[in-house]
Amino acid sequence: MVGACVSGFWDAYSSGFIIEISDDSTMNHPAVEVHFIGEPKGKGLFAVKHLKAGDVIFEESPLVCCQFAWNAVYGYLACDFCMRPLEGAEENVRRLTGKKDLVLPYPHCCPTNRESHTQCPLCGVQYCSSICRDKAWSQYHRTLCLKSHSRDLNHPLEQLNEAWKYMHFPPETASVMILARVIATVQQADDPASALHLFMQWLLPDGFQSLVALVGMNGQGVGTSPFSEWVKKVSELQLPMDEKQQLDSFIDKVYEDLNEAVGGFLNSEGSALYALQSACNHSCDPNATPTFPYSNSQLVMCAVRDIAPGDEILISYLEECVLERSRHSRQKILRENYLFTCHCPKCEAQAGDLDMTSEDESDYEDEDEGGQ
Ligand SMILES: C[S@@+](CC[C@H](N)C(=O)[O-])C[C@H]1O[C@@H](n2cnc3c(N)ncnc32)[C@H](O)[C@@H]1O
Repeated sequence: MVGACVSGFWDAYSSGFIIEISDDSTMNHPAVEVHFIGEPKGKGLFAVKHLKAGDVIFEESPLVCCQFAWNAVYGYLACDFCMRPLEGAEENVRRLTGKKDLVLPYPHCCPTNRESHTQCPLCGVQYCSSICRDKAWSQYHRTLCLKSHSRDLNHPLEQLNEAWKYMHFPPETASVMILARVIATVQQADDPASALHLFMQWLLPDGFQSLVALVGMNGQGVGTSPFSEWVKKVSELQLPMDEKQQLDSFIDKVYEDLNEAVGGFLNSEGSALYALQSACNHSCDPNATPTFPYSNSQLVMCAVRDIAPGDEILISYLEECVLERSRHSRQKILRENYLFTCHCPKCEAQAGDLDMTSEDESDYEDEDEGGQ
């Protein structure tokens, strides 16, 4: 593994928001640099060293992240700071499938550690640990805390959240509360000018509209699931063949039940803003992919094929199955959901293709796309 480790965190003891980019132990130089490319792409992220398929290119925690409002309403419990699931794996599948007596074997593989869970004493918002609670408080929650355990529907933040919820039925692709967190982060900074500077890279000069654009165009989707994490852990157990087969069929059956009950809605979902990831442009033939191996909002960018120094790090903003569709379909989806015309190498190479959309693709395009 090679790569740079990036973390943005609020330092309560010094002058404000710190972004750290540090080398990991196996390298002397960071793996990436931000360069200005020119119009229409703007800036992009470029490799400064050889990376092999599977390598970690960089790892970073978000500047801010936030669970989607509807996702929280439907009972997907997540840490209010890092989005780590707060439900146990068994509790999670029981709630989603409606099967109250479903029992998950190997309970020691459940990732949820209830003993570390805590809440804001003033408003009851839940965190996976006192570390997350304290980080949230010193970064933005001192400003945003509703300071009451009972809901005041007239509070401006409640009203903003409600208005947003009814403008964006699930599945959501952005959260308005992330903007409130950006503003509160700047307001709580010991040095508000530097904090504002940190977010200014995304802000265009026309007020709220540009704030919404900030989240829509730069927000990275984050999904966490205690059941998926349990599956990952039990799959690593060294088991006798027959026990392994039994476990695999059990897991398949639970996924079938989940699919029947909630379709694709397995995860606690939200969006997050990252310093480096947000500099990654889209490609319909990406060479990197963002992953969330810790089941929280910590992002690990991995190479999906070998990358040479000077190559741009390109991720896909589209679901994998869409990447095989025609240039016309991909461009239409990107224009409608991300408001830009794609100039990735694959689209440029297919520029001469006819603007044809098959019947299947038209059907697909009718569905709500997106989800960077
Ligand atoms: C997450 S930002 C990526 C960084 C951006 N290039 C910048 O300068 O800040 C997404 C924006 O980059 C641009 N972009 C990303 N991929 C592109 C592509 N394949 N073709 C053209 N523009 C692209 C679009 O303006 C898009 O809204």
